[in-house]
Amino acid sequence: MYYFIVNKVSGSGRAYRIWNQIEKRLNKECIPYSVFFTERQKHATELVKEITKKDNVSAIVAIGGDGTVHEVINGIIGTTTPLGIIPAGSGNDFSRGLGIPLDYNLALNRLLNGEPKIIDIGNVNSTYFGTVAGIGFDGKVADTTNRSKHKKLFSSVRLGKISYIISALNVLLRYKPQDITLKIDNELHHLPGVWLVAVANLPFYGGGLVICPKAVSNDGLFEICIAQNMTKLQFLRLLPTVFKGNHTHSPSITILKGKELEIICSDPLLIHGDGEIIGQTPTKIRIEHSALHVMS
Ligand SMILES: Nc1ncnc2c1ncn2[C@@H]1O[C@H](COP(=O)(O)OP(=O)(O)OP(=O)(O)O)[C@@H](O)[C@H]1O
Repeated sequence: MYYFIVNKVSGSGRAYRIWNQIEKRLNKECIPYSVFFTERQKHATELVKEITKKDNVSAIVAIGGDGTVHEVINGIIGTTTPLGIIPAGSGNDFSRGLGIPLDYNLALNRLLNGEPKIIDIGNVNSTYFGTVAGIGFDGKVADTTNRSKHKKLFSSVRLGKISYIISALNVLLRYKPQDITLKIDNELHHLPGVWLVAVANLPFYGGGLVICPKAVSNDGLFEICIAQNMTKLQFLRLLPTVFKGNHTHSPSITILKGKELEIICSDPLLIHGDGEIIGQTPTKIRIEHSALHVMS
């Protein structure tokens, strides 16, 4: 039995429209399923925790964006129940990173005919993320995007990436880089003037920005991108290069790999995981190797 978790508000209603099409196909092809609709934030996590107690669960399938997938991951983690995804949000970076088709029919084919793959998952104080955790500028941009009205507008016309860019420009006007201390696998890095630290299990965030091009989901390591020592103008000029992952050639960008990080900063900095705010510094982030089964 396939269990579907549908977030009707994802992608400004696109998830619900996609579900109606998926349901028709499931009925036509006589595939047994059950469906739940989320009613509030974090409801998906509660639903998934109940479903994983049942027998004969073929997969729990999130129909929504990265926020919905994030909540499903936080309920399914610690079990061997496979996660399925029909991407229907504005960003869909988890699907993009795993090569799950963004077309819902192709994604359903992959779900029904594919094999489960085991991937790593990031852990920030017992909240799990699948794509990227961003600290500093990124945390502020995620917070601003999620509160904005323009996110709804752009995701309804499938241009979710634009809303992240508008938020990034807004945050840029006021943001002050910070001196931080980063401990990566017991090695200390004292970093002045840090704009952002992105800790990636998969390459993409912000609707297709290639922040950590060489992040691999099953190598037991994060790829970490640190942006520092730049004026606002230099940072602004670097931003478009992230679309293709070319920012990594800049002398202001450091790319590292590691399993465990500790981030210390005099002012608390917001942290997002999969685009959802999940805490602030100081914090520890660690990779959980081979922790999630995904149909992809
Ligand atoms: N019934 C509901 N009403 C309002 N919000 C909900 C409801 N159900 C879930 N949510 C919340 O909706 C938020 C956004 O969902 P999601 O991220 O899937 O869509 P999106 O923002 O369009 O896509 P993306 O994250 O890929 O940009 C999540 O934080 C989730 O907690």
